[in-house]
Amino acid sequence: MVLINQFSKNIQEHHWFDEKKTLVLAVSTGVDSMTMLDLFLNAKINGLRIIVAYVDHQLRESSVGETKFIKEYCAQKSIDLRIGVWPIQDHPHNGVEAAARQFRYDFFANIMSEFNADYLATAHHADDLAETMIMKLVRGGRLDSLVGILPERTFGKGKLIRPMLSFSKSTIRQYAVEKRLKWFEDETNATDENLRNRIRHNIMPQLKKENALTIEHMADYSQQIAKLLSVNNRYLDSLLDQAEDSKFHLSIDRVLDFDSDTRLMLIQRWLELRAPMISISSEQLQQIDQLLSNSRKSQGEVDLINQLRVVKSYQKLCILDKSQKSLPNYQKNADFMVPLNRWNEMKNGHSFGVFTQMPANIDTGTKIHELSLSSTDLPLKCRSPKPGDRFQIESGGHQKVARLLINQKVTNEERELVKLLVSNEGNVLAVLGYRVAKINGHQGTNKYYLLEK
Ligand SMILES: Nc1ncnc2c1ncn2[C@@H]1O[C@H](COP(=O)(O)OP(=O)(O)OP(=O)(O)O)[C@@H](O)[C@H]1O
Repeated sequence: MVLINQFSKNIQEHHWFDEKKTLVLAVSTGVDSMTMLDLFLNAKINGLRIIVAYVDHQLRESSVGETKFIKEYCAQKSIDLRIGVWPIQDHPHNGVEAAARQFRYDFFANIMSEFNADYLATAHHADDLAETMIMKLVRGGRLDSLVGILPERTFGKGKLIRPMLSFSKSTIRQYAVEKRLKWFEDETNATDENLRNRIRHNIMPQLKKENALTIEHMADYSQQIAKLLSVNNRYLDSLLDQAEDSKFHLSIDRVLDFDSDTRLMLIQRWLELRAPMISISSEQLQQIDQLLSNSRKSQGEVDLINQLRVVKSYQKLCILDKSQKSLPNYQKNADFMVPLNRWNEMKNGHSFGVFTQMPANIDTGTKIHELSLSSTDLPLKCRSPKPGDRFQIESGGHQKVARLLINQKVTNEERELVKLLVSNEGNVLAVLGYRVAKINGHQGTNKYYLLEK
């Protein structure tokens, strides 16, 4: 089937890209992403707005020509373009590749919030997938890592989609040649400095010689593993419903009803869901299982990382942090700069966002507050309350945040999770989820919307 038809079919089958949404396309000027861009321009998906995001990493001299090219290309086709430059002075001495990647994805996230975009698409393809699977096999790890690259996953408030994942590099290149597309080769791909390139240059050609369909077969394995894991996770979640007393407490009696393989998987899933910030080794899992099945030991613990521990206390197994507090406190949100036009999910189950315009499709039950802010109020911050924090009230006076929380009978545990929305100058604009300050609009202010749900 012609590539463009296959591309449109993939999109339909996956139900990707709802009508009239906005898509940020990550275009590096290489053959894969220039082909992806051309396919999107030709597939004409109903009212989908496309923004091209290109990052000039300033790592190669050729990036000057690439930047000029993408600017001219997008101008000629009237496509919105955003260019992110990674200044040389910010490049680290070691780990440049990982830092470049971090910069790239932070930049994509910023562009998504600037345009209120729902999707990000990258041009990863079937050869990338096969190489990644071999890298995982070589390095070892958990079964889920063998999936390699997923066709879609959540990214910030939206989705990261890889619409080219089922196409081989050779099909993509053939399309680009036939359509006389222009692209730039990344000369660092030619070296054998990293594992991926060594796999690409030395191993993949051998495997393809053994069977020309190797890439397709590996993509098929990846899909099978992903489906199996998804079914298995749903099953484990239903067992967890039975075994958990509360979010961070497992009932040992109930866990011991399961056979040892199921038990290990259940503990692994429990930790994955309740302590997603850490990774657990097989040895740690075994230790936890031994601890809980040892009927002669009613108390004990296994150290994880970051001073987290799994603690057995009679009939309960729980995850504790260094201060002996249970994990909900450990998991409270860190302070962060509030990006505009984006929802922020909080650990206490609330979400909030500050928007320059009222967003379309607001969920019922969303609370809407107007804020008058001047440029000196920005950027806004979200931080935990400090002693003495106060906010302005209707009468023109002030109330202490601590007093508000006492008046509203907020428990100590809930208090750990309370966050404030604060202006750049330090004024408390809202005690999120509880109260919005009454700020008298001062000169040069604009209207913003604080939405909470
Ligand atoms: N400089 C760039 N500007 C914009 N998009 C880029 C850039 N580099 C890579 N991308 C996007 O990421 C995709 C994958 O690129 P590449 O294989 O080089 O990245 P990777 O680092 O191996 O993958 P990942 O980004 O998942 O780690 C490209 O097809 C493109 O969509």
